[in-house]
Amino acid sequence: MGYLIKLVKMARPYWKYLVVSGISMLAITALNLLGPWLVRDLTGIITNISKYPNAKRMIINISLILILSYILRIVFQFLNSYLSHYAAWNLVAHVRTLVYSKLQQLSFGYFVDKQTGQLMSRVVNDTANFEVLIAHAVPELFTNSLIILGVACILFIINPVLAALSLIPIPFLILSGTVFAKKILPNFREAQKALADLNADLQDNLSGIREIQIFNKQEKELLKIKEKIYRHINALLSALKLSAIFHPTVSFLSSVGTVIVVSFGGLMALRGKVPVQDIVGFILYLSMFYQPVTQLSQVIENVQQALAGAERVFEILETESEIKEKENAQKLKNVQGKITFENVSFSYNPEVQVLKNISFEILPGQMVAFVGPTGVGKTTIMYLLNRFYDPDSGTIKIDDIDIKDVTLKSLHDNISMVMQDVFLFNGTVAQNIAYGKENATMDEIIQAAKIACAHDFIQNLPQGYDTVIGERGVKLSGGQKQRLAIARAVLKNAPILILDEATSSVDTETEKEIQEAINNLAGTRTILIIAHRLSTVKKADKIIVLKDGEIVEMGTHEELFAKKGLYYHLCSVQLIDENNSLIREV
Ligand SMILES: Nc1ncnc2c1ncn2[C@@H]1O[C@H](COP(=O)(O)OP(=O)(O)OP(=O)(O)O)[C@@H](O)[C@H]1O
Repeated sequence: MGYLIKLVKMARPYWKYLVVSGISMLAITALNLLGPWLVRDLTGIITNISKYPNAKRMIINISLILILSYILRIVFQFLNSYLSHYAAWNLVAHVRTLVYSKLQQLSFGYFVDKQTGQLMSRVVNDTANFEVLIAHAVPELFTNSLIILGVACILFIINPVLAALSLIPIPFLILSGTVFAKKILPNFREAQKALADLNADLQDNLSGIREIQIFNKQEKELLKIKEKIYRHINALLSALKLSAIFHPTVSFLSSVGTVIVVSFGGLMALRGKVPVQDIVGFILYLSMFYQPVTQLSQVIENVQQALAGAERVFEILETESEIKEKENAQKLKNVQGKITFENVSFSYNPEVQVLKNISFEILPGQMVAFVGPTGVGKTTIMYLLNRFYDPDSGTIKIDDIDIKDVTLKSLHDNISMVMQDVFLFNGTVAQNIAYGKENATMDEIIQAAKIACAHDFIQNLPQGYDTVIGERGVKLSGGQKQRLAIARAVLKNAPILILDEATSSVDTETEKEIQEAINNLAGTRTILIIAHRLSTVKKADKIIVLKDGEIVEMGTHEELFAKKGLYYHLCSVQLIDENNSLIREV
């Protein structure tokens, strides 16, 4: 119920449309009730024409009123249908925007155990339930109740005995409606769920189509997808089977009501107890009576369904981000690029501590490399600097300001990061580089590409900077993707640049070039490099060596090499000597 109130509050901007739509709905109901009454009157005149001296005039008048009522009904139906849909879809659009915007604000930790498909379904499908609620379920609940009440009153006014008789099928209709809502609708929903599963699996498989081919898993995957396809179809068919039984049953029960009225009414008419016009009126009203009774339980089910969707949507909207900005957070301005970690410890989950008491200081403009065995926590340090996660203890400062005291936007404005697994958007090369800076000029884009050693290969692409690179940059090689990502980060021109394995996919020649470009950037900004290939970090002002989540060595290449500790060991494994040349040929 709480969600319904929240939803009503959200729909407030559209109340004018909903009120006009509601009034139109009342008018439609009244006109629907008027029609049979007029036909009944018309029948009364025709069957007793001798009683009405001005019968012709009356027939014409009634016919005109009937036509007018039908025309008015069209107008009100348009207003009701369009305005309720207008309000409902606008509300859906508003909520979808809110949910997406909220998702963008949630921290990294939130997404770790969520499937993309699940979240997409919340943004798109669950919100679509609101349209059903506002444009269909609530209006139908309202109109159906009104019609049932109105028709019942009219039937009892026309003839209480016949009215009482026509109520006989009602318990059976309510029963079958309830069965429909309880048994058939869940089946349809099961089919919908199966379709969502099929979509999620298809999305996964199509993204991994190369892996399927490489590992020759076509048959296995085909079976899996086929099973999902048939699960959906079978769920749909069993729902349709029940539905195919239900609808004729409802028509039969409604016809029974009509038969009761016709037979009993006929007998009563023979005895002169009921005029023919009342029988006609009865039959017309009955057709309006039984349908809403049957629909009522379906409508209630729809409302419940929409509320379940609302619950899932509000769950996201009300999720508190683990990373909270302080109320009086200041903007991080004029950053020089000093970075300080003071006794920082961190764990993703309580069982494993990833970083233990990490402390270091990086001066503005320094180039610092983080090295160490895989999984030691290098990337995690960069995540903490970006405040994607908060440390369990310790403080991280930029220019001596605790990053918890600054706005997240200004923090991210001052850090440029090339991640390990590069993500590029489906667009042109130029658009992808320009992602680093709004309104970047073509000259700036080309300049950034040149720094990242990407200009030459871009020029050789079929449409140069206008080449569309495909989903996730599928049309580019690993090294090309990395260089675009570097260009994007360079264009952002932030005072702190992080390169996490940014040159792992390029050949040694290109790596040298990129290295030179990075060296050229050195001094103009603080640069943090994570690299497994130690030849790339030799020029760093400081090398921080990590092991088991702790800093074990810190110094320049020469200092650490001379120390003959872990760094020396890592270098010798990679056959690098203190002058950064191979110790021996392999
Ligand atoms: N979201 C997460 N949830 C739980 N554990 C995580 C998560 N991300 C990383 N880890 C774990 O934290 C540890 C440190 O990971 P991190 O990516 O920082 O290492 P790394 O030194 O950058 O490794 P590599 O050199 O292989 O990139 C690893 O053991 C990893 O399994």
